[in-house]
Formats: sequence, structure tokens, C-alpha cells
Amino acid sequence: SDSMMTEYNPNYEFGGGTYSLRDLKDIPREHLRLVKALGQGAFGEVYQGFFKHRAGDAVEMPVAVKTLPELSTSQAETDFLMEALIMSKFNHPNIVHFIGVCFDKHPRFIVIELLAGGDLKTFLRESRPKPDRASPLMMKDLLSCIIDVAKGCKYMEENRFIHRDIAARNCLLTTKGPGRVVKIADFGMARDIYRADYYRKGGKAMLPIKWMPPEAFLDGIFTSKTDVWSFGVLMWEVMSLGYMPYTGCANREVMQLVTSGGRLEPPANCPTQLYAIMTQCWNPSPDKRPSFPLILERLGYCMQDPDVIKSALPVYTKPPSTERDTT
Ligand SMILES: C[C@@H](Oc1cc(-c2cccc(S(C)(=O)=O)c2)cnc1N)c1cc(F)ccc1N1NC=CN1
Repeated sequence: SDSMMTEYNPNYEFGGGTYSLRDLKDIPREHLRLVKALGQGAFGEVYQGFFKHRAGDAVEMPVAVKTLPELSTSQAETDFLMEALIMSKFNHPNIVHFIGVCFDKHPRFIVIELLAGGDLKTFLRESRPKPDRASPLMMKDLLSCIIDVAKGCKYMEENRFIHRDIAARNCLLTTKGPGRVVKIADFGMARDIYRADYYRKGGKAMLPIKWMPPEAFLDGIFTSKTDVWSFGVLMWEVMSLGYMPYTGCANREVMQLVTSGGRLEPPANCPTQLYAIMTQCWNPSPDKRPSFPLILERLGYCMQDPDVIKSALPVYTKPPSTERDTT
């Protein structure tokens, strides 16, 4: 249907410019080859595949393809378009690279770079020490992941883009091995708010309450200081090797805890200098939270601090038999 072309053609403001559908690079479908499903995205299946710049090219680039099912509402169509517009305007090494779209007919595709290391949360959980092998990661690996995300967040703050859902699940790795780079790769929450000025998809239950500051879940106030709070929770996710924050707490309990001053405990073996940055991100007053440039500066000192770098990661401790996996 050509509804995408006419009635639902929202504009997107970024970095002082206004963009719309016609600014998106359209890729000929025959340059794409979908190989296998990676999992369910917000709309439809996400595939791993390959992209040729020109049909005759020998070289193929590995890509991830987000699909919009044929039977989608016009709202979903417009949301899909907005997500493409948002990703297409970013230009930073720690934000997933946008390649193009296939919007000429159904199913519609958004094509982005494939990050073969998968998502950060899965990577952290897989990297936990096991009975038969210590964690393959060192403190500097964890700190490097945190610094990569901070660089992406600094770029968004500079461009006055509020992400609203900074969390390990929304970050991807170029590879699991050494030399890995972490990139912010999901912008679904910002897209929903950009289009509706409120979270249209679901009620509070669908909101990432455990990553949100009080002024956000109480008064719906979102600024880059909202992303700073969430970044502090992401730091905690990384240092705990992928635990679910506030383990076992329901959203309502977390809101109660946080509004009365409660905070996440330092993860096992977490250097005090890193926990100090997390707690500064969780200041109840948004304007007292550090900016991302300042966070990056402090993380840089940690990277230079032998007491931080040489401190060991937790070793394997047998989980108590009674408790479920407390992730
Ligand atoms: C949209 C999707 O994008 C990607 C996923 C994977 C990717 C995700 C998981 C595993 C692998 S892998 C290690 O099998 O290549 C690659 C790699 N590159 C992407 N560009 C994504 C972005 C995120 F920020 C978070 C999760 C996902 N999804 N969506 C569906 C599954 N994950």
C-alpha cells in the first residue's frame, strides 16, 4: 500500500535538520539475502543476512534486517518509518550503523549493520565464572564496555537526543572476543515517545521502571539526565555480569524503594571508584547527576587506576540450592 507515502509521513528533527521518508536510502531487495532468524523484534522477526552494494558484487556485507509484517496497522507502519529515520541520522562508532530500507512494498525492511557478538546482557551472563572455568573477562574488559556505551550516550546528549531505554539488552557487541566494541542498537522507546509524546504501546507495566529515575516514573519528566540514571543501572548490569537489577522485586516495590532513597547494592568485587560513579548517576536531583562528558572523564581515571584495573572479578561460588537463578 502506498499509505506510507502519503498520509503517514511524519517529519523527524535531528541536529538542526528536518527529515522524512524521502530522505531514507532505499535498497533494492535483490541486493539482500536473508539467511536466518535472529529473534523477534518489536514489530516482526529480525533476520541475519547479507547485502551487496551492487547486484554483481562478489563481496557481501553481513547485515541484520528488521521486518514489518504485511498485516500491520498504519500506526505500526509509521513507527517503523520513524525508527528508520532515527537510526539513519546517527553517525557514531558506538551507535549501530544504518544501511538502508526496503519500503517499496511489503514486507518492509530496515537494514542495519550486523553485530556478530550479540547483545550485551547475554554476553555478560555467558561470561560468568563457571565451576570449570574462571570468567574470560577482566575488569578492564567490563570497563571498556561501559566506556563504549558512555561514548554513544555522550553523542546523543550532544545532539539533544533522549534515548529513554539505556540498558544492556539494547546494546550489541561487534564480537565476543577481545577488541569487541559495544554499540547502542535499539531506539524503540525513543521512537514511541517521539511519535506519541507518551508511551502508547502499553501501560506502566511495559515501562523499564528498574532503569528509570523517580522524576520519570512519577512525573513523566525525561531529559538527558534520565539517560544518565539508566546508564548507572547499565554500569551495575555490567559489573554484576548481567544480573537483573533489584533481583526479585516487582516494579511497584522498586518505585517505592527508589523514591524512599533505596539504591542498588555494589555488585560483588565492584571497585569503589566505579560504584561511586553509579551512585552519582542515581542522585535524586536530576541536575546533580553528572553529564556524560564528566562520566567519561571519571571512567577514564578508573581505567588508569591500578587499584581498579588489577582488582579481580568474582570467582565461581556455588549458587544456594534453594534459590532460583537470581538473574
Ligand atoms: C535488531 C537487532 O539487531 C541486531 C541483532 C544482532 C544479534 C542479536 C542476537 C544474536 C546475534 S548472533 C551472536 O547470533 O549473531 C546477533 C546483531 N546485530 C544486530 N544489528 C537487535 C538489536 C538490539 F539492540 C538488541 C537485540 C536485537 N535483536 N533482535 C532480535 C534478536 N536480537
